[in-house]
Amino acid sequence: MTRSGFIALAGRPNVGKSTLVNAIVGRKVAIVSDKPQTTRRAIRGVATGDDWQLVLVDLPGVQRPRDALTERMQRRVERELEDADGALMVLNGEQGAGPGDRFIAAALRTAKVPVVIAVNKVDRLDNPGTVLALQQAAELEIGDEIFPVSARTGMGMKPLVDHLIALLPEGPFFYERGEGSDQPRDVILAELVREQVLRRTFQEVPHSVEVVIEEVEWPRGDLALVRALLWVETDSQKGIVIGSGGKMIKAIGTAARRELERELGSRVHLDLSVRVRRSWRADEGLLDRLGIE
Ligand SMILES: Nc1nc2c(ncn2[C@@H]2O[C@H](COP(=O)(O)OP(=O)(O)OP(=O)(O)O)[C@@H](O)[C@H]2O)c(=O)[nH]1
Repeated sequence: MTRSGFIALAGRPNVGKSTLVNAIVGRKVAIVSDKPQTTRRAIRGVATGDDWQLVLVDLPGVQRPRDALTERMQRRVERELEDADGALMVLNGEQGAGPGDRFIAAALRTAKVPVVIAVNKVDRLDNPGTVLALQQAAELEIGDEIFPVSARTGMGMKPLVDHLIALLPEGPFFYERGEGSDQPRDVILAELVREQVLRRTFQEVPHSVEVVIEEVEWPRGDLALVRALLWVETDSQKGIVIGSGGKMIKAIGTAARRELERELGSRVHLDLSVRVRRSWRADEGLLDRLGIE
């Protein structure tokens, strides 16, 4: 059984989030979406092991505190965290925990998912300095675990990554791994498809859909065959996404194909299938329907 899931990354600018993601992913991955408003989560990187896949996403809204923590901001953080399996707050160990960090910690305090703190840049600290930084991190009073790390040297990274993997639920990989797969490209293609689903569905459906690009083949230079999987969480969501007589999935497919053609600069044949990924959320829905508390 594989584990896969999302870890939301929080931390002030310059604490070393990008360096840390690169250390986890093992190579430079920077996925930049030019359509932030349609991208629910800005993906920083995808790390895949033998039987696990960790998707690191940005937790927006709290990176640059300007004024007080508004209720709106707080709600946004909570909503984002609903989609994650854990949160990772990164601190700059050299600087300890300042007002900006306390602001972020306050936003994370009500998180229903596990919060982990990484105290970064400990390569710059001696032992007493590291102890002090860890103490300051503990005083933020969030987080079930605190890890001293150096994203630059790799020090302390293994225990952190092992801990994050343990937070992930069992489930299929979201992103393809392996030879020939061009992860950044596939992630962008998946986002383009997902965007078309978001445009056409309502209520809980948009939040429950994940898109995975399974395969991109080029039978001819001017034609790409793209196989995409839409994961939903319940059979009823599957019904909605397919629509009566397949109307909805057809509309999604046609619009997505146009977007993919623009992105790849060629004609595209898009093969879309819908599958149900049963998650704890779906199970809760089932329990609700059965009237079990
Ligand atoms: N000494 C040391 N420097 C580090 C470490 N991790 C990151 N840095 C440096 O800290 C600076 C900021 O790192 P980034 O990874 O760009 O920080 P970030 O948090 O992603 O910044 P934003 O993307 O602006 O939020 C860079 O100069 C890194 O080289 C570390 O473990 N040790």
